[in-house]
Order: sequence, then structure tokens, then C-alpha cells
Amino acid sequence: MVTTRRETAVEADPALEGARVVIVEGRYYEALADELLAGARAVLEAAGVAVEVITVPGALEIPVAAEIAIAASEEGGEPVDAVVGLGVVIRGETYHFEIVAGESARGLMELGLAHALPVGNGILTVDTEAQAWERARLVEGNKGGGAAEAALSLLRLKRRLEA
Ligand SMILES: Nc1c(NC[C@H](O)[C@H](O)[C@H](O)CO)[nH]c(=O)[nH]c1=O
Ligand SMILES: CC(=O)[C@@H](O)COP(=O)(O)O
Repeated sequence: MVTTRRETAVEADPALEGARVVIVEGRYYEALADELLAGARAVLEAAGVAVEVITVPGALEIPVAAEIAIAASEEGGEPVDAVVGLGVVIRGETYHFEIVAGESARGLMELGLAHALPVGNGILTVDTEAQAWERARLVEGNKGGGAAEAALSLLRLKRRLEA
């Protein structure tokens, strides 16, 4: 039985028993990263899964860090049952936004497809900081929580089909 800070009893999900989820967060914007991480953690803890958080400088490093964690798992390290990528990419003056936004998303998608691995993408790609806050805040868009829920949804599917 997991009790959230709102004192509402939340049952851990038996379909996810023993699962271990790796959050890879790009901390280019610290305060926004805190909000996304809080949202993702709340969902994962309510589901009763183990969580590891890996921190990288920016969104572009997220897929590579996740692949490093997967490779370590395959070499006998801790298991990686799902990955949640969190980050904030805000458009600047140059084409770099397209690179960071597009390649981090592509990297996460390729990771999921290559490994048949549940992946949730919580990397915000926005034009302004205000847009990022509207999507990051737990009481508004809570995209960190949404990414965690998406990853858990795929993990439940994988376990059901592999049973
Ligand atoms: N401009 C943003 C970045 N840029 C940094 C890259 O993600 C990367 O760390 C760098 O190019 C070195 O490889 N990252 C974000 O997460 N958000 C941005 O808005
Ligand atoms: C997403 C980015 O890389 C961007 O914030 C960098 O800003 P700029 O394009 O003005 O260098």
C-alpha cells in the first residue's frame, strides 16, 4: 500500500511487481527539471516500482545515457524495465532547437523500437519558458507524470503479451 502526500491510499500495481524504471533527465533548466521529475516520481512511486534517476546536462544526452544504462543492464547490471526521458528544450535564435528537440525525440523512439523497451517521452519542446511551465507544473500539464504513465502503460502491455 502506497500513501501519497495527499493521504489518499494508492495500491501498487501488481502487474508491475519487481519493475525498475530509469528516469533520464536533462537538467538544462533546473527549476523546470525539478517539476518534471516530481511529476514522474509521483506516478512511479504510486505504482510501486523501483526508480533510478540519471542526470545529464541537456536533452541531447538523454538517449545516449539511456542506451548506456541499457547496455550496462545487458552486461549484468541493474535491470532497466522502462525508461522515462525528461527535459525542456526552448527555442533560441538558431537551428540548434531543431537538432536538440528532434534528435532527443528520435533517439528515445529508436531506443524503444530497438530494444522493445517501454519508453515515455517527457521532453518539452517549446517556444517560451511560459509554455514550458504550463506543461511542467504538476497542477497544470504535468508532462513528467504523463511520460511516466505512458512508460508504465507500455510496460503493462509488454508483460501481458510476454506472459
Ligand atoms: N538549448 C538547450 C539544450 N542544449 C544543450 C544540448 O542538449 C546538449 O547538452 C549540448 O548540445 C551538448 O551536447 N539542451 C536542453 O535540454 N534544452 C535546451 O533548450
Ligand atoms: C534549444 C537550443 O539549443 C537553444 O536554446 C540554443 O539557443 P540559440 O539557438 O539561441 O543558440
